[in-house]
Order: sequence, then C-alpha cells, then structure tokens
Amino acid sequence: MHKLSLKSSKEELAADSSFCEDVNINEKDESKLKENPFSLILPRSVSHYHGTNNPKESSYELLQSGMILLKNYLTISHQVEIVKICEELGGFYQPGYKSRGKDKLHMMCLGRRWDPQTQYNNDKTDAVPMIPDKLVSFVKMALKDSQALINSEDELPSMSPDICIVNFYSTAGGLGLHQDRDESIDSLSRGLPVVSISIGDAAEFLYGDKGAVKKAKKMVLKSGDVLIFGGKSRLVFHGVKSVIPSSAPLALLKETMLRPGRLNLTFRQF
Ligand SMILES: O=C(O)CCC(=O)C(=O)O
Ligand SMILES: [Fe+2]
Repeated sequence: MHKLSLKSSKEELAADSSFCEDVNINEKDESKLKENPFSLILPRSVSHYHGTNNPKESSYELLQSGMILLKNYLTISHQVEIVKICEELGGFYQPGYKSRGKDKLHMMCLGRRWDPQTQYNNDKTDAVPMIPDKLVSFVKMALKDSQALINSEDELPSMSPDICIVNFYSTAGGLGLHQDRDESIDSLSRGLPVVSISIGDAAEFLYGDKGAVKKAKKMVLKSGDVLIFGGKSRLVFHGVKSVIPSSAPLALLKETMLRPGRLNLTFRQF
C-alpha cells in the first residue's frame, strides 16, 4: 500500500492558507450554522439562501488522456437525492488536518475509513457504512457514458467503487494540490479511475502533472458535474482553490436547504 508522501499529502494542502478565502457569512449566521452533529441542511432558523439558475445543457470535455469532465451531468433530482442520502448517513466529522483550514472541511468515509494521518491503515473499517447502491449506480453510469464518449475502455478502465470519501467545504474551504495514491498498488497500476461528484456551490479546481500551484490548470466544477480521472491521469495532482459563494443552483437549495458550501464525493476502488 502506498503512503502519501509528505509533499503530496492533503495535510499540506489544507494547511495552505493561501487556498482559503474568508467566509462571507456574518457572525450571527455563522453561530447558527455551528451545530453538533454537523448537518448538511440549514437549521430552520436560517430562512434565506443565495444561488444561481440551473444550466440547461449537459456537455463534456476530455481534459487529457484518462481525465474527463461531464458538465451538468446529474439532474437536480439526482443532486437532491445525493444530498438526502449523505444527510441520512450522517457521520460527518472534522478531519485532523493540522491547519487553520480544519474547521472549513467536514468529512465522511463510506466503505473503508481514510484519514489524513493514517490513510487507510486503521482497524476501524467495521464502523463505516457501505456505499449505498444508488450512489454506486450513479458512478457506474457516469463511467460507462464516459467510456462511450471517448470510445475507449483502455483510456478509462471500469471499476467497482468500494470506497467513497465525502467532503463538505464551507465557502471558505479548500484542499491543496495532492495525488490520490493511497489505494492498492493493483488499483493504481491499473489506473482504476477516481469518480468525483460535485454538488452545491461551485469550486475553482486545480489540476496538473506537478504539485506546483503556479503550473496547475484551473477550471470550475459546478453542481451536477462529474470529474473522472483514471488511466494515464490516475495520479494527476489536483486540489480545490476556492469555493465560489452563492453559486449553487437555486432549485437544489429550495428542495434541500443545503447549507452554503460544496459537497464532493470521490469514489475509488481499493
Ligand atoms: O473536492 C474535490 O473536488 C476533490 C476532493 C479530493 O481530491 C479528495 O477527496 O481526494
Ligand atoms: Fe483527491
């Protein structure tokens, strides 16, 4: 099993305060949003939300070999379903990143526990729920559609997700450039893809061949987008530069009362 090297670790990323911008929620609102246990849904006492109109068209972009972005792939009702599934699963906690960013990220693991200090090396796997079938079916559908779009299963191999890391970023959250390389050597060497679903506020997302922010390419991931990186791109460096406030689809917010911020689910096969 690979261990994250210090350089590529997410630990450093969350610690990189240049990635995080200040929250634009006032103090009164913020105190209402701090609850225990953490909920994705706004407390009833918060009655306002800010969002954008939903895009209509879906499209895709092949970013590089093995890396494809399915834009506006998941419908609002799919997105609502995912928020509800995550909220029902509960179990969000604040990972132990040694950084100022740590209160800006909540995390939950499905299938297998991962954490920034021990990666997958822990004996608490039984405490983690399995990935619900509905989520597995979204992943398989996105992967199948992507393979059809690029007309290749070599460039983007199939996989059966057995791990999901769910991150919820507040609007001040971010995640430094890193590689996802804690899965098994077999999974990594076969280039089994990571499938990443974004919901809620959009994010500026960085990716590149190197861990240097200045050299990284930037794109915006919006609610309903699915990003897949496998094959030759399996070890691409990636990170979240910032979350764009008030950019979630209004229809999603109305239906779910999702709190300000961004929900991201990354699926992998160990
Ligand atoms: O939030 C994202 O888009 C990326 C999350 C990620 O890279 C991870 O969980 O490893
Ligand atoms: Fe990652």
